[in-house]
Amino acid sequence: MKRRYAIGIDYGTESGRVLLVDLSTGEEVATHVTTYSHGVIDEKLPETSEKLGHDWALQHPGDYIDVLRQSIPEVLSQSGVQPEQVIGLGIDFTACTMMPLDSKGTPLCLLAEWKDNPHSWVKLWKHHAAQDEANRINEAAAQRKEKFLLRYGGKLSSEWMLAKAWQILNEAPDVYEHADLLMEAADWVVMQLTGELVRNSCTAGYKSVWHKRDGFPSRDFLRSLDPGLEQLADTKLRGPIKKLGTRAGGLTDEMASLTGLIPGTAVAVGNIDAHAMVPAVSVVTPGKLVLTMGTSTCHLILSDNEVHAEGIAGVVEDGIIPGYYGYEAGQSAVGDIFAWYVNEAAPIDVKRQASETGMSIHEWLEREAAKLSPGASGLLALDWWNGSRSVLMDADLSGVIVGLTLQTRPEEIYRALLEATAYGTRAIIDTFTQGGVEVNELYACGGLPQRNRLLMQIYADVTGKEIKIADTAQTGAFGAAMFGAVAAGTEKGGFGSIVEAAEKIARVREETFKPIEANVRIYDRLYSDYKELHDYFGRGGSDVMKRLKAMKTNNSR
Ligand SMILES: Nc1ncnc2c1ncn2[C@@H]1O[C@H](COP(=O)(O)OP(=O)(O)O)[C@@H](O)[C@H]1O
Ligand SMILES: O=C(CO)[C@@H](O)[C@@H](O)COP(=O)(O)O
Repeated sequence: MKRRYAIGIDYGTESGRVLLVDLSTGEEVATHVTTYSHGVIDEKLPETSEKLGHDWALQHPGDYIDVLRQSIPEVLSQSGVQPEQVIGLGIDFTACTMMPLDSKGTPLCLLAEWKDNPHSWVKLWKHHAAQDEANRINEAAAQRKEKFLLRYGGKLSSEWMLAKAWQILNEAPDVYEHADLLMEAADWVVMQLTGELVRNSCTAGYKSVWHKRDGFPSRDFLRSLDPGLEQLADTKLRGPIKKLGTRAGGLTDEMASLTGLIPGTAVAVGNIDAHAMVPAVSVVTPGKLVLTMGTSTCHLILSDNEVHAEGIAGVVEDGIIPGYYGYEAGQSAVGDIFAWYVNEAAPIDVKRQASETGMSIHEWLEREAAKLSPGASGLLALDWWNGSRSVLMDADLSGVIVGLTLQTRPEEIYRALLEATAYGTRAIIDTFTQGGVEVNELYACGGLPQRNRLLMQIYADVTGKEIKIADTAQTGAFGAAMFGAVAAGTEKGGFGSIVEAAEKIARVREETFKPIEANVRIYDRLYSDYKELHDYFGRGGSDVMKRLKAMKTNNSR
């Protein structure tokens, strides 16, 4: 029998990565990356001089289609695989990355009459300008003792659907009114591929507060926020919600000719990028915490039980692997913090030395920082450059570095930033453990583990746990391909379930990162200092971060 393949597409923050996977061996046969030509739109709208406010982050939906147009034909031609051998396609996406659509399913930002209104564009997951709405949602939900709040650690995020939808209603009621649907980008791309309006249980559960039995927050609650939101769930969020691995539909003729695949090829319902990575590192049972480390980090774990605790961003039944409660927590900036340092703060001398040695700035800083021992720099940082997603769920918090002196070196700051993100992860592990979700093993995947060995050693030392690393640099796309093969089903040469797919083709590297005892002891002390700063700035010891932010926002008006 001819070999069978599946395609997975990982829609990240800056680019879409397409991967062709051999379903009999798990071999990654070909991959291609399409960088979004509009990137992250955070200063002004394309083709206009319309300036965006603080904390805005938008995208262009056309960039998502470019990924299909460019990268799918590219992996087919690189590999020589025949289109009919590709039995399934799955996608994963950043989330909540959402957009308003008109009644024909066209994003409003692509229409001449709406394109100058920032609210007609795709709001990217890291659009944080709906914090006011999130605060009001949380206050109202707490006051009304809404049951759903418990499943989200007591707070909904400004990154999620409800806060973003309400921001549109508040600031651009005409856009809200005209929007027939508000859709996750993951579901919109699946709709483009198949012509079907199908939502997936993962984004619905984690980002739109949907529950398998209770549905969305009640009309009564939504009306209590704003009468304009009352019908939100029944109208703009309508559509069947299907569990992961379900076939959303077959590829349309139009999409088949755009991509070079066969019409009718099975397309799985969408998924969140981080969540797709869990089975891709072979995790399909409880107790194994998966760190998906890239621009941001998500922390995902399965459990047989539903528990509620502060700092857990969400627990969704069947949200990651059917049959389990899937838990998520996260840090809204990780790679982004290192990128900030490299792009905005590293001195010119570092850039010169890196280029003289033929290394990237990250690689040079990593090499120099690796020469330092833990604690030697006298620096300690908080990891809130893009707010705190867990444990505090507050986008108004910001970054801190304590201990700077005239002697401080760039590599010391870089290392302090790597360490800060590791402390943030340890705080999340504590939250899970104290909340009753057992964490026995760590797995790491995403773009960072294979790029920065020092980072991974620091994570092992700070957490005191051995870390297994994904055997693929394209973990999201690999997981998405696995779900694509499940959607195709066994009769087509795919898999009967995601658990079967994981058993047959997912794997981790043999090499792991093990904690070094002497470092663990030093980091234990530093972590307790991190916790002191964390609680001081994050739990009301000082509101200086919020005052500074308010001053900055008022000044820019
Ligand atoms: N050698 C490195 N060390 C640390 N961070 C890096 C390194 N190379 C790239 N990064 C950061 O990794 C992030 C990109 O991660 P990646 O997983 O590829 O993308 P995404 O999160 O969009 O899926 C960027 O924030 C970038 O600054
Ligand atoms: O919020 C989630 C998942 O819940 C992610 O989509 C978001 O952190 C973006 O992930 P990346 O850092 O771009 O991989």
